[in-house]
Amino acid sequence: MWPDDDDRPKLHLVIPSTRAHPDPDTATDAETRPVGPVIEGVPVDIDDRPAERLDVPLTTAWADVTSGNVRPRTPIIPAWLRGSQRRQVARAIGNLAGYTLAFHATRSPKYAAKVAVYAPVGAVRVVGRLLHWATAEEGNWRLRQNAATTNDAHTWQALNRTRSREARGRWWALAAGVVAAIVGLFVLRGTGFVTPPMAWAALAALVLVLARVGRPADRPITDRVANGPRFTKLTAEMVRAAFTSLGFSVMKEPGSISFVHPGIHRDGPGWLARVNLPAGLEAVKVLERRGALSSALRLPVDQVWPSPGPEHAGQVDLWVGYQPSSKMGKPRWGLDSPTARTSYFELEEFGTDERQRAVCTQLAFQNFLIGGRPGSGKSFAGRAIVTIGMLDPTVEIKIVEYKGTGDFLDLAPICSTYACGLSDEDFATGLAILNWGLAEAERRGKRIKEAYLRGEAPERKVTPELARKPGSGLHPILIVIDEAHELFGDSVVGADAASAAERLAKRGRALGITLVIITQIPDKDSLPTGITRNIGIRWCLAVPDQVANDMILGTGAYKRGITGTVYRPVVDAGWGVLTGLTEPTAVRGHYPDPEATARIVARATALRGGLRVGAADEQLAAARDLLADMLAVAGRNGQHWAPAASALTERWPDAYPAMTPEALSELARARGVASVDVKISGRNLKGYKVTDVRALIAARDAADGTDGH
Ligand SMILES: Nc1ncnc2c1ncn2[C@@H]1O[C@H](COP(=O)(O)OP(=O)(O)OP(=O)(O)O)[C@@H](O)[C@H]1O
Repeated sequence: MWPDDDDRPKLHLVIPSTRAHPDPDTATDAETRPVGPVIEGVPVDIDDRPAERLDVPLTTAWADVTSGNVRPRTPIIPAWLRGSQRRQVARAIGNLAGYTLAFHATRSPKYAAKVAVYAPVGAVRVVGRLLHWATAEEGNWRLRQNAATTNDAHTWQALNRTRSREARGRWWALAAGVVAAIVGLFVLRGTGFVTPPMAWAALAALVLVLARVGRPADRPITDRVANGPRFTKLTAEMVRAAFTSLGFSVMKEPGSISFVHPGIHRDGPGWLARVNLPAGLEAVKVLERRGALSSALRLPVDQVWPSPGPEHAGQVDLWVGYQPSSKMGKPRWGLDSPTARTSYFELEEFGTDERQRAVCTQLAFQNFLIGGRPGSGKSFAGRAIVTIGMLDPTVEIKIVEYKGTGDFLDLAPICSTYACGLSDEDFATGLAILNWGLAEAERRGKRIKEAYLRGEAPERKVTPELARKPGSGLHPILIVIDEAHELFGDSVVGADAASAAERLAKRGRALGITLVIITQIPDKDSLPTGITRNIGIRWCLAVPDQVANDMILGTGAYKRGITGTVYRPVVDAGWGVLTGLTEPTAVRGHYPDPEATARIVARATALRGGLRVGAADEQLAAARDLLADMLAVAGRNGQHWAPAASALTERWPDAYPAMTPEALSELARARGVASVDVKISGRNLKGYKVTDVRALIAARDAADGTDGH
């Protein structure tokens, strides 16, 4: 998996640290900092200014009117009717009109031929319809038919008399109309009021109307000017019909839903309808029926995007694109440009929302959790995040992936550590990376303290200046664990890896260490809640149910309508709902094609001068022998667990970054050391006896065929 085995950083399994780490901070959510907003992309429609429109206050109180505070108002004259935009619009309209004229003029012979064929058909149809009308056949046809089938001759005759009376009137009206038309024509001709061009024009119009009537329904006379996609206009009737067809008993009547100001309006490349559901009906119930909505609107599913409304749990934002997202074309990614360079501390784009607006985040002070069912696009979502780190040449990257197929293999040359597979060694590597991260956090804590005293870290956090400063030892670090459930679920190192990940997620943030955890099976063993609690940005791709959704996004997310269950596996690959930004957002990560990916990786490699940031000065923990170390920190007799644990951390902080008495006794027990009462300096407490440890080392060495140290 590693391109050049000699280059591979040497990782050793370090003795795991504690599971039960008594830290008072653990109970709180460490990340509450919102990251930057969803950035608006280029406006698609020059008249389309959604942000401004949404700023229009929904209600106006008397105090607002009298206070003199001028709130944002919708402009009286639309933007496109003002200044240079007006000229632009006029030019665009003139251009379109000229093109349309030329288009139809060249096809006019074809249109004339079609009219010549369809007009006589139309004439026959018109005459036929008039005669049919005059007979009044349709008036009481059903009743007469009923009388005929029931052999009720009397009723039939009565009905037929009514019909013929009606028909007689109609025949007279028809005859009078025909006579009036003929007389009118002669009169107009006699008075000379109608000039020959007018007469020809009227005749032409008549022929066109007859041709329109005579043409088959599916054969328009003129060709379509634009072959581009037809845009769907969302109307209130469509929305009401769609919502009432969902089958909720409280939402049967069209009037049961109401539209929030400013009604259905353009929003990006589509329409937005903010709808209040009937009282008591939760938005999530509607969101779950995205397929039914698509069916009712007669639009593809990926054109219909319901999301929870911002005001209350009974509000739905229904956004309907002009086109399905699959047809909108791939959005351009700024990071795929020959000059792209990112900053760990700045907002950078990694995906787009359904309206193709850029979604940005910064890596600094953040941790990421990406979850979803197999094939939902997790690894590519993770790659989009990693790309931000790749293009900042100060960021050290460590990746370990447990799918074993090398989803990140092409990034190996820029990683200080890369491992891929499911062997014991790969699991040990995962744990070693996390423990290294913890040890690094310890070291960084001290460095930050010194920088603070020098006035270089006013908030006791890594700053961009410190991160860039050579020799500061504070360059940013990005640690990615793909298919992390394999690591956390491993019977040997799993629990320790989970505990280390939890502590790293909590401590690393302020110290320039960002953790990206990508996982598939979210249950409490494969994704301990201690980890999720400490991760601010959570991206839930397609998941099967509420339980999986809430494991990733937090309890209650599903009920608030924030759910990845609306995405279909495979079809909606890459789509997910993301929390931790200013508001929950549907996001699809950028998905560059292989050529673009190769370009980005090449650029990242060039920016780094072909070097792996951090690989040279990395000091991973040396493999240690716990039993030997326990002897080293013991007294003549033995040692109590508490002083032994702190002595281990003090003497070998990299190997035992935060050892606790409980963790040490557990680890020692796993190696056969009994926890017994030990008397030291007159105190009788639980600990281990030197004789026991020596016996175990001797037995082990004998079994290995070695003669000890
Ligand atoms: N952003 C995206 N846009 C379009 N298609 C995508 C996107 N992300 C992923 N896909 C498609 O989904 C497929 C699966 O993606 P990926 O390997 O990331 O999924 P995964 O969830 O990691 O799957 P697994 O659990 O099997 O590893 C990709 O091969 C690709 O075809």
